[in-house]
Amino acid sequence: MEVLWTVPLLLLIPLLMWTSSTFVFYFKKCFYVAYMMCLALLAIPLCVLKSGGRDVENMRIIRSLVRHVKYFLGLRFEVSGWEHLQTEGPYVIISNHQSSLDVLGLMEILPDRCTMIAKKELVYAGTVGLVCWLGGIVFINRKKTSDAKSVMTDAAKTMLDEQIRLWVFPEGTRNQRGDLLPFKKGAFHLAVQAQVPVIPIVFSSYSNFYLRKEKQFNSGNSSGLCSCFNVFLCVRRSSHAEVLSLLRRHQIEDPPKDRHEGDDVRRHHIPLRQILQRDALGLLEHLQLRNPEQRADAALNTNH
Ligand SMILES: CCCCCCCCCCCCCC(=O)SCCNC(=O)CCNC(=O)[C@H](O)C(C)(C)COP(=O)(O)OP(=O)(O)OC[C@H]1O[C@@H](n2cnc3c(N)ncnc32)[C@H](O)[C@@H]1OP(=O)(O)O
Ligand SMILES: CCCCCCCC/C=C\CCCCCCCC(=O)OC[C@@H](O)COP(=O)(O)O
Repeated sequence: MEVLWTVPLLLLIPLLMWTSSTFVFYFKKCFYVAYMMCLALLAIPLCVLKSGGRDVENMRIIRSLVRHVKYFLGLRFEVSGWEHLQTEGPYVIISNHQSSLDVLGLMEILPDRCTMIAKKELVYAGTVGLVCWLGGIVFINRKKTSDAKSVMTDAAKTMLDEQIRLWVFPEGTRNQRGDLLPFKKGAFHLAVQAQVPVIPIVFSSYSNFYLRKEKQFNSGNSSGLCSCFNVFLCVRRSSHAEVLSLLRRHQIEDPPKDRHEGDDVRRHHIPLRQILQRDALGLLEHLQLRNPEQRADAALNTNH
């Protein structure tokens, strides 16, 4: 009896996938969330067995479990500038943030001993939340600046004590407008307090395959020739002029020296501007790429 309604229902899904792009959007999003929840369920015992609890080393397990998810969603990542991530010791990564899909690109290139700064609400996201906690993600309360600042100051110390790298989304929220929101300043304070490099990473624009507002999540280009979309992930080194222009645009200045006097995190003070010039800061909006020609140009520009 049950077969009678199960069969048409199963046929309905491909039919809707074929006819309704809104259905495809919700189907893929639900699949993504549900599948990540399942992967997280698998990751939990593995992390506990490996490290006995919360530990940045668990990110290796999470990274290897998540890396194949892109195939289900028709996404591929082209990476340029890997070599900039080979920098020794701790550093701060900053990148643009378009969607929760960024997690896939992030896991594609996540260096060892690197974890993230995330909003505290994520810890309540079921099995995914627990895995984030086990992976050493630093949770901040965006509504309470003073708390968030002190958590980040502690993180600066932990970075040095435990040789950890931190990935921060300085826009502080998802943004798919094709530009960058004004940066929050925590990532830069972190770098100055820990006296570590800042490495910028750019995700090219998702707008040719994923539009949250329009409920579009395609898996083939308009000519139908391609069954997947490439996201271009670019790790940058850049010129002095680019650094200055980015800092000015986001009105980021060095924190006054006395703000950190007596801070045992740092023994000497290298100002932010110098950290950035020394260790590469890309002009992120310049690289919010839309088409393959621009991608090719950018790849050429980043190779010097
Ligand atoms: C299998 C399953 C796998 C699952 C895997 C899951 C992976 C998950 C991946 C997760 C991905 C999750 C992704 C996500 O969840 S993204 C959302 C969470 N991320 C962020 O919010 C980014 C980090 N936020 C910040 O950096 C903000 O600056 C904070 C929150 C700290 C304050 O924000 P606020 O809104 O208040 O603005 P403001 O930046 O203008 O700062 C205000 C003032 O405070 C000063 N100030 C700031 N910071 C510091 C400091 N540290 N020491 C001393 N001072 C500091 C600053 O100079 C300024 O003062 P002044 O200069 O104007 O005088
Ligand atoms: C209280 C709910 C918190 C969100 C729960 C979503 C559950 C998602 C489950 C599986 C999805 C796979 C991994 C998701 C990682 C999500 C990271 C993310 O994108 O969080 C959003 C945050 O960057 C900015 O938040 P807002 O744009 O300010 O909003």
